Amino acid sequence: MAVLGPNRYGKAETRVVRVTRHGDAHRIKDLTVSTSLSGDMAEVHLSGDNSAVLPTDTQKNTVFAFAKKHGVGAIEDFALLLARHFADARPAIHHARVAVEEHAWERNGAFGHSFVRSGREVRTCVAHHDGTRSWMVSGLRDLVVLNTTNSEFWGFARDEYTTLPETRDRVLATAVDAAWRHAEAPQDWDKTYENARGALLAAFADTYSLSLQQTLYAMGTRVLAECPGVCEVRLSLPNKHHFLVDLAPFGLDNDGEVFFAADRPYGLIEGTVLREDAPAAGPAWE
Ligand SMILES: O=c1[nH]c(=O)c2[nH]c(=O)[nH]c2[nH]1
Repeated sequence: MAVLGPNRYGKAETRVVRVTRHGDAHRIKDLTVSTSLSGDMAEVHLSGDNSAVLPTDTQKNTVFAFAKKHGVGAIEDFALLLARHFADARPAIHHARVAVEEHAWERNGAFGHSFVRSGREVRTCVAHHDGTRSWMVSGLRDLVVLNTTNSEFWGFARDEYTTLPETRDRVLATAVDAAWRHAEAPQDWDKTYENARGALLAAFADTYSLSLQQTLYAMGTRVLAECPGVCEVRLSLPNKHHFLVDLAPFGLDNDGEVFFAADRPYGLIEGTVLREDAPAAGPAWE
């Protein structure tokens, strides 16, 4: 006999751009919003009774309508507004998860109406609401950073398959994928975001690294130090290898000047740094 296990449904990756016009000075917020609802959804799976199902099309429409009615400030505020709306509005829906990604644009010159897509990272958040409580995880992905020195890697375990030479000076590069869990909502989501981002960048730059793992721990620790309401930081750091090219066949030396930036495979270093007294996580990591 089969039974229905955990399930959820929603509209993935609604792309919404909200323009705010103050005379000739316009502002844009460019988001990708994914909603996921769960609750008393047995009947739709078991008998095809759709009466509890708020269509995913409606969820998409709600994203657009809320962007118009409420505007878009910090993505966390927008995500929470939607999560509360979905979880509070309908008895069959017990839990709403809303994930938002923000794609950054910058002004194109002095024009108030012209923008250029920024090379900055994607800002992210995931909000959950269960009708009573809310959880929030904020984060970013594709924050690409590189140090041209102050990175070593040696003293590692060796076996019959190990060929990697030890290095006392290498390029260290990664595309930071980070998520931080808030024990309590900060006054200002944007300020906390900038603090966390600044902490990640500063720790990457000023840590003398003996491994990317050590750098990961330093980055997570720095976010906790700079952001009092954050209790846990998860980091996923691809090691974007830069291999020194052997130029000897061409009669040239290579004193850390020319590198092959390898695409794949790449090392993937992942870890969590949390406060000793971090409260247990809700479902917000999911
Ligand atoms: O910082 C590193 N950590 C590793 O675990 C590892 N493994 C490897 O081949 N190079 C590196 N670099």
